Amino acid sequence: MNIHVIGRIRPKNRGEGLPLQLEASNRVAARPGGPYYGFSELFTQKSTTYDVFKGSVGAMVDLFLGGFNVCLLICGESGAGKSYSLAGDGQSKAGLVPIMIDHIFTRLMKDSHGSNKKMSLSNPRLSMQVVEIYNEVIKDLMELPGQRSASLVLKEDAHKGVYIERASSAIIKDNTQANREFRQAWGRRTEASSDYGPAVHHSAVFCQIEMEVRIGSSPQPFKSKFTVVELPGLERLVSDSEHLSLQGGPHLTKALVALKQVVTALSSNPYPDRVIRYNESKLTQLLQEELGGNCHTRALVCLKPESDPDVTAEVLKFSNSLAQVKNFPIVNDSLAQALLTQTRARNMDLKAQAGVGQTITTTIPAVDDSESEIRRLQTENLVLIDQNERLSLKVDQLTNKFGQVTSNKTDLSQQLLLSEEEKLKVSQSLVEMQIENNKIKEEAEATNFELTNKIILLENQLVEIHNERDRHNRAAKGAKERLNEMETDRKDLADEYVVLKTNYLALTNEHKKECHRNENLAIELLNLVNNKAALMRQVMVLTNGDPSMVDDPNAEIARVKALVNQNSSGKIKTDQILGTQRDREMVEERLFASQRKFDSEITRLKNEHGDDYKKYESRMSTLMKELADTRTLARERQQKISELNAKLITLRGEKEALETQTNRLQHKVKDLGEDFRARLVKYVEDIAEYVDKGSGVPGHHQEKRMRDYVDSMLKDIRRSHREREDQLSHAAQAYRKRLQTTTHSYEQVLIAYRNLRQTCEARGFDRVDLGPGEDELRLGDSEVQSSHLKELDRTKGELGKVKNELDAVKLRYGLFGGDGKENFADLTTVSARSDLWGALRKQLREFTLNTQQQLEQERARLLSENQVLQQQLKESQDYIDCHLVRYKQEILRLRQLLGMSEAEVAAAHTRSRKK
Ligand SMILES: Nc1ncnc2c1ncn2[C@@H]1O[C@H](COP(=O)(O)OP(=O)(O)OP(=O)(O)O)[C@@H](O)[C@H]1O
Repeated sequence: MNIHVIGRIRPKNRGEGLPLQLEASNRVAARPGGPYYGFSELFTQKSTTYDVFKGSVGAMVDLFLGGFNVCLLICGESGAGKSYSLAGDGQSKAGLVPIMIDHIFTRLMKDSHGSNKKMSLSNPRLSMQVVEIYNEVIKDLMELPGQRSASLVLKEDAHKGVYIERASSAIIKDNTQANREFRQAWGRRTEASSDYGPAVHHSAVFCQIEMEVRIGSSPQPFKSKFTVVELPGLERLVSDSEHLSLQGGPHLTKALVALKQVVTALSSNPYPDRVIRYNESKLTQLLQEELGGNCHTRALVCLKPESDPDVTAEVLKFSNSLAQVKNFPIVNDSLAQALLTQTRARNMDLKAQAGVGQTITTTIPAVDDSESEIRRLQTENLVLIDQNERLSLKVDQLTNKFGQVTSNKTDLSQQLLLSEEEKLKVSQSLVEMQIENNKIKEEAEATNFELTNKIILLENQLVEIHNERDRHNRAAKGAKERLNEMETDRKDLADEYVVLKTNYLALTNEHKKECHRNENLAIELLNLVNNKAALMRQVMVLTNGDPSMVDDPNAEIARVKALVNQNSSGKIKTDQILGTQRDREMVEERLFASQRKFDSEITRLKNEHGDDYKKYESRMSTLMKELADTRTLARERQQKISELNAKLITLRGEKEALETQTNRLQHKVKDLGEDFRARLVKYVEDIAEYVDKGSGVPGHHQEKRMRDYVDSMLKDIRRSHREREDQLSHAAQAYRKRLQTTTHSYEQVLIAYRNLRQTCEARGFDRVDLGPGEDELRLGDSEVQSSHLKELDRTKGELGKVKNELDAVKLRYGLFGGDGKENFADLTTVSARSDLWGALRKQLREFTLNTQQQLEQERARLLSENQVLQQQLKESQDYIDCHLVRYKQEILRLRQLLGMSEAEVAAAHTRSRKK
C-alpha cells in the first residue's frame, strides 16, 4: 500500500517569493508550466487543521484502534507550517496530535460501551513517547531538562524491533493527561540556534503512542503504534548529498540525507524482497517500519504559498517519491506479532553471525595505535574476510530465504490488511446494520405486538362471527322447514283457493242473477209499498186519521225500506223510488191544498153559477143513465165472466176426467200386459208340455209342425202386442195434445179473465162482484219462493186487504150510495177522489199485468219445453222398445242355432223376463 501524500498550503505571508502553481485535481507546480505533482488531497489556505484531520487523518485513528501501525509524516520546508499543523498555535488553534488524542480516547470510550461485542475494545493500555533527534542525538522530550546526562541509544529487540533504550514512556489514561504530556514535551524542544539556523529547522520530532488492547473476544491483545513525525526542513535538499554532508558537520544533515536515500530507494523498488539500508541515521532506523514496513503511513506536505521555486520543486519531488513508497501494513494481533518477532529474531541472529549491526549501538570501539595490534588485527582481518566470504554466501542464501519469507509475509500481510480493512468496513456496516436492525426489530416488535393484538381481536371477532353464523344457520334451517310447511300449506290453500274461487265464481254468477232478480223484485215491492202508503194515507184522510182503522203508512214504508236495504245492501236507491217523507208531505200538501182550493172554487162557482145548476143536473142525470147502461154492460160482462168461469170449471172437470181416463187406460194397458204375459207363459208351458210328453207320433215331421205352430203363435202375440202398444201410444199422444190444448185454453181464458177484471175495475165497476180472484183460479205451484216473492205476494194480499178496507170505508161513508145515487154535494169530491183511486189502480194494474204477462210467458215457454221433452222421451221409449224386441229375437235365434231345445230356450227366456 503506497503512502498517501496530502498537501497543505498555509496562508500567505508578505514577500516570500514566487507563488505556487495550482492546477485542478490537486496538482501543484513550483513554477509556471510545471512540472506538476499531484496530491491525493490538497488543503488550501482556507482549510483549518481540523479540516485536515477530518478529511484525511481521522481515518488513521480508526486504523490505529483496529490494530494497525499508523504513521503521519509531516514534512516541508522550514516555516511552511509543520509545527503549526502538528501541535497547533498555542491554546487557540489545536494541532493534529491533540485532535488525534481526543479522538482516540473518545473512540475508546464509545467502543468499550458499544453494543457490537465482536468489535468492542477492552482493557486498552496506552503509552506515549516524544523524542527529538537533532544532530544525530536523541533527546527524550518526556524528561525534564538536565535529568539525563547521556543521550539515548537505539536498540533492536526481537519483540520490539528498533527502539530507543531507556526512553521515557508515559502511560496515558485520558486525553487530558495525554494532551498535557504532549504539550509539555513539545515545549522541551531544542530552541538553540547555530550558524546554520535554528535547531528546529534541522531537528525531527518523533511522537509515538503505543496501544495494547483486546478487540472483541481475542485472547491476546493487539499492539499498534501511532507515530507522528515532524521531519527536518526539506529546503536543504536543494544541495546535493556531498555538499549537504559538509554543511554544519557530519551529523546535522545526516538524517535528511539518509531519509532522502531511503525514500528514493523505497520509491524505486516497491517489491517486498528489497533490502534497504536504514542504518545511515537514527531517524531512518527509527522509521524502518513507517517507511516501507508494517505501517499505514500518510505524509502531510506543508507548502508555502510563495517560496523559492527550487526549494518548492525539491519538496514536491520528495513528496512525489514518498507517494511511491509501498508499505505492507498488517493487523498486529498476537499471531502477526509472533511472526514478526520470529522474523526479527532470525534477522538479528544472521546479523550477529555476519558481524553487522554495530551501527545500532551507541558505543564506538576504541582503536589502539600499536603495530602489534595492527598485525593481529590484519591477521584477524584475513580470518574475518574468509569468514566474511563464507558468511556472505550464507547471508545470500539467507537473504534469498528471507526474501521469500518476506514476500510471503508481505502477501499475507497485504491480504490480512485488505481483509482487515474489509473486515473493518464490514464491521462498520455491521454496526450500522445492527443499529438499523435493532430499530427495525423494535419497530417489528411494536408492529408484532399490535398485529398480535389485532389477530387476537380478529380471532375473537371470528369466533363471534362463527357463533353468529351457526345461529343464523340454525335459524335458516328452522325457517326453511317452516317455509316448506308453509309451502305445503300454501299449496293446500291454493288448491282450496282454486276450489273456493270456482265456487265463488259460480256463486257470484248465481248471486248476480239473484241480485238482479232481487233488485227487480225490490223495485216492484217499493212501487207497491208506495202505492200502498198512498192508499193508506187516503184511508187516513177518509177516517180522519183514526189510528185503529189503518196503520201508519210511513212506518210501513220505513219497514219495507229497511227490508229492501237489508236485502239489497244499499244498491237500490229507495229514496229515489219512494221519495222522502218531506217530498210525500209536500205532494200531499200540494194535492190537498189544491183539493181544498178546488172545493172552495166549486163552492164559489156554485154560488156564482147557480143558474147552471139545472143544466148540470140534467147532465148529471144523463151521466147517471150512462152509468146505468155501463152497469148493465158490466153485468153482461160479468155474466160472460161467469160463463167463462163455468167453462173453465168444465174444462177442469174435463181435464180431471181425461186424467182419470188416462189412468184407467194405463191400468188397462197394465192388465193387458199381465194378460199377455200370462197367456205367453201358458203357451210356452203348453209347448213345453207338448214337447216333453210327445204326441205319440215321433218323427221329424211332427217337430216341424210344432215349430211352425209356435212361430206362428209368437208372431201373432208380437203383432197383437205391437198393435196394442201403438194404440196406447196414439192414445197417450192424443191425450197429451188435448191436455196441452186445454192448458193453453185455460191460460188464455185466465188471461182474458184477468183483462176483463181489470177492464171492469178500470171502468169503475167497483161495486159489481167480479167473481173469484185470479189467484183462486190459478193452478197452485208448490215451488219454493224467495223472500221477495213471498213479500210480493204478501204485499199483494195486503194491497187487496187495503182495497177491501177502502171499499168498506167508502160504503160506510155512503160514497157509493144505497140506491146508486151519490149525494150531489159530494159529487165533485167523490169524482176527484175516484180519479185519484183510478190512477192508482191503473198503475197497480199495469204493474200486475206486466208482471203477470211475463210470468205467463215464462210458464207457457216452460210448458212447451216440457211438451217437447215428453215427445222426445216417448220417441226414445219407442226406439228402445223396438230395438229391445229385435234383440230378444236375435238372442233366441242365436240360442236355437246353438242347439238349445225349445224348452231350454223358453226357460232361458222366462228367466230373462223374470230378471
Ligand atoms: N495554516 C496556517 N495558518 C496560519 N498560520 C500558519 C499556518 N501555518 C503556519 N503558520 C504560521 O507560519 C509560521 C511558521 O510556521 P511554523 O513555525 O509552523 O513553520 P515550520 O515549518 O514549523 O518551521 P520550522 O521548521 O522553522 O519550525 C508560524 O508563525 C505559524 O503561525
